[in-house]
Amino acid sequence: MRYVSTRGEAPALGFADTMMTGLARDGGLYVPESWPHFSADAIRKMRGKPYADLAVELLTPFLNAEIKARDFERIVREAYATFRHPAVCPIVQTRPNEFILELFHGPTLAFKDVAMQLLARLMDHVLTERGQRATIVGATSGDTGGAAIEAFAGRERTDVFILFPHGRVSAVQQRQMTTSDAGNVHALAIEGNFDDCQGMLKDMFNDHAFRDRVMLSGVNSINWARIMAQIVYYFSSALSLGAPDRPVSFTVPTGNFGDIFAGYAAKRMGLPIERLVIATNDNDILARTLATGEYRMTGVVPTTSPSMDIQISSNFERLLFESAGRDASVVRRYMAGLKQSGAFTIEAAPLQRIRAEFDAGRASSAEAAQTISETLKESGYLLDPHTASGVYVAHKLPKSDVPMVLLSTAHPAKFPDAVKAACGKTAELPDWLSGLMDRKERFTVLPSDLKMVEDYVASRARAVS
Ligand SMILES: Cc1ncc(COP(=O)(O)O)c(C=O)c1O
Ligand SMILES: N[C@@H](CCOP(=O)(O)O)C(=O)O
Repeated sequence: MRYVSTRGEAPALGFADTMMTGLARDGGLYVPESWPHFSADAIRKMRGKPYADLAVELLTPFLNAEIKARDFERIVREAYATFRHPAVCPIVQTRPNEFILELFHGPTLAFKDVAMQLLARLMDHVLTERGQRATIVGATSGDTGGAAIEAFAGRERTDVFILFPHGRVSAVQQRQMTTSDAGNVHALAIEGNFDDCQGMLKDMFNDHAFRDRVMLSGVNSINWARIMAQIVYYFSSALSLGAPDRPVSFTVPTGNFGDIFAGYAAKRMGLPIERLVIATNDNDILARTLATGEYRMTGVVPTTSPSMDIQISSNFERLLFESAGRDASVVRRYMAGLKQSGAFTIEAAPLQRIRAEFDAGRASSAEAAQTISETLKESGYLLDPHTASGVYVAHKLPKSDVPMVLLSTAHPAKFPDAVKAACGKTAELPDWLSGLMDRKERFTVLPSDLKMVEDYVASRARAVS
């Protein structure tokens, strides 16, 4: 299994290089050159397997035989032992035919832990084998940063620099990034929004001199290994609802399109997924794109689901590549349009292919709040605002007999103010995070200026050559 760039102008790589590289050198994103496929019979035999065993079975074909089986099994087991629920990602029924997939039982209470706990251990393993160090720079709208810091804190072979939008993340999210006392962790509050942070990150990858000098690596979902790890919970939840003998649909609160692209990958691998539903907040570029065929940037508006306050949805590029029949020249044309005029139009045939698998909808902050309150009254279940956006969008779809799995991407305690304002209830942080709000913060405020951020990183990274 090798990996090819969506822009077609970077070398194909094996698994370890793809993971360590992050963004392809032509600015594209790596995807597997073909999708591994599991027959219905093979999927049926996965029923009842523990989450870690399922992960080993589903992910091994992606490793290109570069990680020894016993090492991979150990790494997977260690990664999922950090989760506080024995099922790792359990499902809970809240209505007839409707199930919440709880992805927040990891150390930082968001779905990012599922991939980040695995990625940090895999990267550490590869760097140790190679005798190398790496500099990890990540951009976050709130959750990726905390998950990355938790997963990489104290690791000898990596320094981690997390760029977050100053004043635009929740207080809990900020403290998860700013209260680590590990020497290899650097939290940078950028005067801008998430798109500015992600834009600078991509510019750092495209600055090849800087990239090579600091041995730059990425942990955002532009890194294929992040998406790969997220495939597993689509299988685990669908299996427990009767797959492969019963199709399942998924609704996914979406920003950077990484999580839902993992669902698309699961479908390509043989999982019978009926519909993949993109749920956005007021930053509804993806919902508009599916409706009109035009991907057009507008300004980012702050909402009560800050982790989805995104306009440049990086992983949508992976879907564009797939929907264009893997023609990289089409992706290059779209991306050039985006850079020049902030927009591009998807041709009729690829748009039809996208619409054949995906639906999309939008929930305003008020609609998400109303959903939190109604769900609490109806079923006693407390949603976070991101998950609530998904639930609102799912409830607007035409009725269907196919079970709907709603991805719950964060614990409500990460967004206590929004949750309390919606329903009057305070969501408590779990015991292991109870002192979080009293810990001392440590972070640096920087302008949204590529040179200043690069200089900051280069002056502190230990991998600098
Ligand atoms: C809580 C939460 N929900 C949803 C999303 C959107 O996920 P994705 O960017 O993979 O679409 C994010 C951030 O990515 C998040 O942190
Ligand atoms: N919502 C994310 C944004 C970055 O997404 P990623 O999945 O590409 O890392 C966040 O919480 O940081």
